[in-house]
Amino acid sequence: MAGSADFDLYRPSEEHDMLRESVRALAEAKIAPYAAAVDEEARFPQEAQDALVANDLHAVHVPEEYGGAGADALATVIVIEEVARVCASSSLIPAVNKLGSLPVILSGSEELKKKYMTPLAKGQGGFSYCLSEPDAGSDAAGMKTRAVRDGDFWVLNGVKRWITNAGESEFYTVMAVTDPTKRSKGISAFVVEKSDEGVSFGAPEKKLGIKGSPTREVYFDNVRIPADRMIGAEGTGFATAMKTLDHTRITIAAQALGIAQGALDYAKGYVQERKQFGKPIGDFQGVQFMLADMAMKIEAARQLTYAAAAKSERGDADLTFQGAAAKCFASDVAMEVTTDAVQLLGGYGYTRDYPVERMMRDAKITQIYEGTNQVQRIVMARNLP
Ligand SMILES: CC(C)(COP(=O)(O)OP(=O)(O)OC[C@H]1O[C@@H](n2cnc3c(N)ncnc32)[C@H](O)[C@@H]1OP(=O)(O)O)[C@@H](O)C(=O)NCCC(=O)NCCSC(=O)C1=CCCCC1
Repeated sequence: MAGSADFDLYRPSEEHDMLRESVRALAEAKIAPYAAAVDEEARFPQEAQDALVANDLHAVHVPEEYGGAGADALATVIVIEEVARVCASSSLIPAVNKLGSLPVILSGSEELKKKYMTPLAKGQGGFSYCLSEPDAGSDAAGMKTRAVRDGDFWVLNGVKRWITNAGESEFYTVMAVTDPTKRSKGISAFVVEKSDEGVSFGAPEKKLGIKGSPTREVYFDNVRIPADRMIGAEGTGFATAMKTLDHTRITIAAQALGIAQGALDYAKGYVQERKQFGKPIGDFQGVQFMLADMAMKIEAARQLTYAAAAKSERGDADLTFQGAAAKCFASDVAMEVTTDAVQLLGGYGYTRDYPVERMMRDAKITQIYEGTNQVQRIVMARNLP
């Protein structure tokens, strides 16, 4: 008997498949050739930035009314996944442009949207997200950065830490305390520009992975900004920050998925080439079982991530759970799969002559940022379906 289930709920459309094909071709041609050097030299992937901007893929989520590509959440996931498959650092360009600008899209005034989404869509300035601080990571509401009203202005003072693309981005969504008596309800969100007087940056962090993605502190020293740069109403900044993460944790799941797929693809090729005991190691059942497990885990992570993207697009009530679940699950899969890829390559996998050790180092951060996987479990437990 036929039921009424919508079996196409999170199956990519023909357009999504075509998008994947074109992003994969671009990533292979213009981003992959620089991935090892970007990692080795810990330098910003300018080639990727240029290629993504030239092909309108640097901030695909920006709505068409502001000159953007107007990509849905699944299309955005596919772009990030395919870029991450060859270079995780480069995939942070479209991912962080979404994270930084989504607070404006979700809660900002029409004027703010026009003012900031238009240059973002044109590739004239990236967007970073400033929530974490030296003493406020998992406990985001424990932040100390202060914004004090002064006539038609707000004056910001404080330090934000772990800010991706800091120094590269022109625009920064900054969460700051406007009423210290209220904890999360006393936090407001603002747009700060790199060129605002009093904004400066720390030295790049020396990291285990995603070495091509600059992570720096951002300092606010009496930064005076017009009052209309506040995103939404006073005191709503924390809720906006959390709502944003509900959507963007899915982009980290996409990044994890891409890293894992890249590692599996490389290992699949390697086991056909590498011969031991007189035959390709891929002929051994032990190796085949490892590859089967890797592919199975990736497919499970992909289904969870695409389902979450569909929920993000529709704004479903259970998005908070699903976004956290996708990010948590896909990042654990990325760590397992990349570790297994290194194992399959043996001693060669442990060297920088092969890409899988970079993928393993890059995978680790996906279990940590946009909330550790322990924080994801707090979020899931508070929002059980
Ligand atoms: C989950 C969490 C640990 C929760 O905290 P508490 O217990 O203090 O807050 P709690 O009592 O849960 O809530 C306060 C108010 O807030 C509302 N609200 C919460 N979630 C939501 C939500 N999802 N939607 C709407 N409102 C929400 C809540 O209702 C409450 O208001 P109420 O008092 O009820 O009126 C939160 O702090 C968190 O998540 N940390 C990880 C931060 C973290 O993930 N950074 C990542 C930084 S960015 C980053 O890592 C990267 C940057 C760039 C590259 C990629 C990575």
